[in-house]
Amino acid sequence: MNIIIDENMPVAECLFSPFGHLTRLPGRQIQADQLAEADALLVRSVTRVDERLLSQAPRLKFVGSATIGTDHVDQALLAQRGIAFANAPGCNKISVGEYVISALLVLAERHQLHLAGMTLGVIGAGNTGTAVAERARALGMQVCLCDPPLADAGDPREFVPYEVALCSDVVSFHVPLTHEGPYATWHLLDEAALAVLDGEQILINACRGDVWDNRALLARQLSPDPLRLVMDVWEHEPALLTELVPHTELATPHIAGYSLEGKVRGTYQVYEAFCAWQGLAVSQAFTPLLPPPAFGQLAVQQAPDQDLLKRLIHLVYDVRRDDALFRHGFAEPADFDRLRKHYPERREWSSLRLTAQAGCEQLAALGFTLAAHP
Ligand SMILES: NC(=O)c1ccc[n+]([C@@H]2O[C@H](COP(=O)([O-])OP(=O)(O)OC[C@H]3O[C@@H](n4cnc5c(N)ncnc54)[C@H](O)[C@@H]3O)[C@@H](O)[C@H]2O)c1
Ligand SMILES: O=C(O)[C@H](O)[C@H](O)COP(=O)(O)O
Repeated sequence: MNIIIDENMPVAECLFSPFGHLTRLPGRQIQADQLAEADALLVRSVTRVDERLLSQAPRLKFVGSATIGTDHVDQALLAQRGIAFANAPGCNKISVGEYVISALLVLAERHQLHLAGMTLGVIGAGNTGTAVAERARALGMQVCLCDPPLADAGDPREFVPYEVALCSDVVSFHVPLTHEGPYATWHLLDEAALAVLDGEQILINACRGDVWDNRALLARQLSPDPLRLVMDVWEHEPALLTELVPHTELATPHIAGYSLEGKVRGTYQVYEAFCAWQGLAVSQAFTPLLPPPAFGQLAVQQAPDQDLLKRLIHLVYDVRRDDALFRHGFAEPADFDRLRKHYPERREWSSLRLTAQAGCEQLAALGFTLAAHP
């Protein structure tokens, strides 16, 4: 079997080499003629899987994407051609949750905000939105969820309309990019939505760039009442509207989901789907694919306040590292992909083992690994 794999999929050799011959290619540059002999294609979000790419792929029978998002894949076309498809739902939801909380702690410090009691509107209450909501609640934030598709489908959680969620102190977007239908999300944050926001509000986009109208946003940022923006994703990546970057509080190159655990989980979920498609049992375990965490064990002596939480969280991952790398390293579109390809290793909070006494349950709710105090 010939398997074409995006070169940025960790642990792919180990998981897929037993199935056949692997060819690793830069995802954004995979060409139709390179699929002439391919039986399976494993991609990330930068490969557009469409009519053009599949025009010379007579043998192709399986496409996997090691991502949550699927807007780069023409799934109707795959179904029509009898090509199986799998993505990796939820694979990097913890990573996105941790990115958003790190960003909030940075902005809280910068603007002297106390997060407990502040309101957070989560737009899209699926895997990543829920991961953000759970962590924000653990910090004492008042969370409201906006998800009309789930509300209409009878999800028992309480939901608010978009207009209500937009009034929150922080509004964080976690929707898929869709262009059609009653719930289309393209330019969900447009000029009209921007007009109701005030300059004290924090807006976070860690879903897809095109969900925000970046030109309208730039106009707002150049006005006397700019917003506090955290942007991980951008319209037209990698050729983004560079003028917007200096008008953000935090700017990163689409790496919110790039924890090592999140990326390895993405490859692993595609491997599981591939095994199922082949009618084979999964023979490799997930945990041994990860290196041991570089952290020792820390003792927490008291119930943590916002400052101690920030220090613990930023010991493992501080979004300012990625913001600095982006601001200094991004000048042209090729830099966007280079920064993503050479992303420094980042672990999830669970990799920091804490011993804590009673009263520190919040740490477990945030996702740290807790052992009882000796
Ligand atoms: N920046 C990153 O690194 C990163 C990482 C993971 C995912 N993502 C993006 O985030 C998106 C969401 O991820 P997820 O795991 O939460 O997906 P998910 O499918 O679990 O949840 C998405 C939710 O959005 C809701 N939704 C759809 N249209 C909506 C609308 N108009 N208004 C409000 N809610 C709406 C859906 O009902 C669903 O519950 C992905 O599709 C992907 O594009 C980005
Ligand atoms: O949809 C996802 O899972 C994320 O956006 C993912 O982190 C994107 O990373 P990429 O596939 O572009 O490397």
